[in-house]
Amino acid sequence: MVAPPDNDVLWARALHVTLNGSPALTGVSLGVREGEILAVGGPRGSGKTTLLRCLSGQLLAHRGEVWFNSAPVHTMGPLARERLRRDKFGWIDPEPRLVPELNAWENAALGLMLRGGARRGARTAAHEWLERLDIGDCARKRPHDLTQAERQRVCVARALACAPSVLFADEPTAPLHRADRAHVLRTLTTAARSHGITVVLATHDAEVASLADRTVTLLDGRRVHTVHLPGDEARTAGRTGAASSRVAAAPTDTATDTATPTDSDTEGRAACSLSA
Ligand SMILES: Nc1ncnc2c1ncn2[C@@H]1O[C@H](COP(=O)(O)OP(=O)(O)OP(=O)(O)O)[C@@H](O)[C@H]1O
Repeated sequence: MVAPPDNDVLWARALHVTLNGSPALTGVSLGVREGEILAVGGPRGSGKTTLLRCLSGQLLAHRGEVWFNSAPVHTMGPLARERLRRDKFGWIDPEPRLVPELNAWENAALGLMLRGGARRGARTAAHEWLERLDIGDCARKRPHDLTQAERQRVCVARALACAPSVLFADEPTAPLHRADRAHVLRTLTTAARSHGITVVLATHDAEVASLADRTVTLLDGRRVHTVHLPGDEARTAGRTGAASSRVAAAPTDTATDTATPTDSDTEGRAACSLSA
């Protein structure tokens, strides 16, 4: 077992995952630097969620390694991974998941209280984040009295209130409409940068990915470089959506167990045109 590079807060090597007999990840390697906002792009079913679940210790890869700050997550038992997730990681789902019996501020404070934080401090932090996300006046409402967009903002507040080392956000703005999306994303990225939170953000939305420092792209469970075919821009001018966007994809690693993540991700912003 080779220890990961020092400057990577998260490091994955040659991850292989099979779900119900189908390959979901086939040899994905990557490193995430401290404080970085990394977008994981790719079309639907390309393995983004599976990768985030592996990196966050929710799912053990069948082969491969995941390291967090030089600790081997892939060899940890379920309890140690649970503790790691509770104390160090935050998670935002595409669909808001709240406890229906708790009101908005109690839901937003939940992560802090589960970590053993005092109720008063957790309540203050929860209210602050709800205010920042423009839903301070919803603090006493229960989830069923909130709109879907408000519920998702509560989830974002809950994740940020914990000031996690790494925040995993799986299509966090999926339930939001355009104006909401921009505001929530701005709050999320600004908070991450000012609090030094590393963010791993799964998205197939170019606009979302453009806020990241770097994008890695998956296709059929593998990391790929995307290459725009000559003339694509002219062909796609005036058209929108996946149907109008063409990419040629080339694997970035060989899916062998010796694959090593590098910082030479060249896909960058170019990958942003890949959409579902
Ligand atoms: N629980 C499951 N059982 C079987 N196959 C699954 C399961 N979850 C995901 N898969 C399959 O694994 C592959 C990767 O899925 P994953 O959800 O990670 O992709 P994704 O890029 O996050 O897609 P989306 O953008 O739709 O969320 C897909 O082929 C998917 O059908």
